[in-house]
Amino acid sequence: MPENNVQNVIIAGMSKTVSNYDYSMSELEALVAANNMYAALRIDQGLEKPNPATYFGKGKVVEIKEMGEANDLNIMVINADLTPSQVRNLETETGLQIIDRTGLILEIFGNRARSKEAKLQVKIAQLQYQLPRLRTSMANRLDQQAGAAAGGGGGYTNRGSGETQIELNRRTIQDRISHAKHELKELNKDDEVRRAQRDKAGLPNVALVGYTNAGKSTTMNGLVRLFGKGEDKQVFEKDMLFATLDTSIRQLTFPDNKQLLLSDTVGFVSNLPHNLINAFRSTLSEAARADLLIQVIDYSDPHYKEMMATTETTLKAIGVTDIPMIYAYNKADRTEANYPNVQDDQLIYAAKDEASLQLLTKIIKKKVFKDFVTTTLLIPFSDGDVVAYLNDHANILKTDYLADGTQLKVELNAVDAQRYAHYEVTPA
Ligand SMILES: Nc1nc2c(ncn2[C@@H]2O[C@H](COP(=O)(O)OP(=O)(O)OP(=O)(O)O)[C@@H](O)[C@H]2O)c(=O)[nH]1
Ligand SMILES: [Mg+2]
Repeated sequence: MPENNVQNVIIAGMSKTVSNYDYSMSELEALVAANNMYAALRIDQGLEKPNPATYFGKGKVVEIKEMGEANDLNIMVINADLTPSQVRNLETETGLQIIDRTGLILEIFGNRARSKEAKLQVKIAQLQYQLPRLRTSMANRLDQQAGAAAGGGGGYTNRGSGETQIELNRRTIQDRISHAKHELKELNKDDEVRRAQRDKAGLPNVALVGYTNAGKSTTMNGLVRLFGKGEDKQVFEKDMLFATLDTSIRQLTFPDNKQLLLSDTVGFVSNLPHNLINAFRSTLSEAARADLLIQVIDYSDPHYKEMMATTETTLKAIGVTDIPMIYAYNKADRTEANYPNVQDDQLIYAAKDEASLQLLTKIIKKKVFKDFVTTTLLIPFSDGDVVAYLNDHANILKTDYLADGTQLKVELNAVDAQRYAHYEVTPA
């Protein structure tokens, strides 16, 4: 779909089935916009329980059909996940194309995916979603996407086709899933190698996490500009949901030679589909391995608290628990709050403000370099390479040239402290 070709759609929800319904509808509206659609009409129903056959109640279904016709709208996006038969029945009875919440998110991810890995991950999730839905128009929409992502092929017709055709399609989809999974596994092998190399370096891992569009990538880019030291590759940042669908890792080197690895990854939204979480497991695993998480929060959004709750829930779902966290309240330039401003583990800042980034750096360093020790080493002149190494990799606080060698007062990480313990002396 071309960028500017915005499609008007109906959005609809069942108000009593979700807590905080209005917020969740505003989130749906943002998701709809992220999919190049505009929520031209909103329909709510207050039933206690969805109708098992058509999701909405009988009368409402008639009303929806009439509203769709009167307003010349062809698509309805629903703020819930429907069963495949509910989608089929609703499509038949309203004449509208139905997109449920998971289907919508899968479409957005499908449009955003750029890297080979992201494309494969999305494709797997889309195909898995399609399997039980072969006779719905949603299956067709996603099939076209998956086909396009795979470089053509795949466009078969589902509607009105007989049972044998469905069986055939089902097998084709299963084959495509296995194929994509195999390809992904091959790609992940390279990741494993890179990961092992990074682990060997023993640098602390810091991961930016949080709700989509909070400013994670902007924060990453700001820190890389300040401390990237040759790692000037900027990641993609943009005012849209799910701008980032990959994990990027950059090395930061501070003036005192301390180093860490910073990762930026895909953002979260409420009820991120399970298929998608599974498919993106390797992308998200960087956060699970982190020594420190920085939760970036859009403090200028009135719903920031709900977004934080969403982040916590999603982190749990991907198995991230018990990792220390800094709460980074971003976009303070759009609020009345004083910034940069820090209290314990909470920072109010703006990702484009250098003083903010410096303060964020200070908190991060305090957390991840806390087991650094300050020690004094006397290194014989014959071991000049050690002095050279420490000059490049450690924070030298004082250098004295003594008769029997170079004496360094130096800050060391745990690994180096152990490695050079035999040079340790008590300073005179
Ligand atoms: N005013 C203001 N805008 C900001 C700030 N930080 C980020 N933004 C804007 O917010 C939008 C989203 O920023 P990103 O860095 O792409 O957000 P993200 O968290 O990486 O989002 P996803 O990758 O989509 O999950 C961009 O338009 C940024 O320019 C800030 O401190 N102040
Ligand atoms: Mg991003």
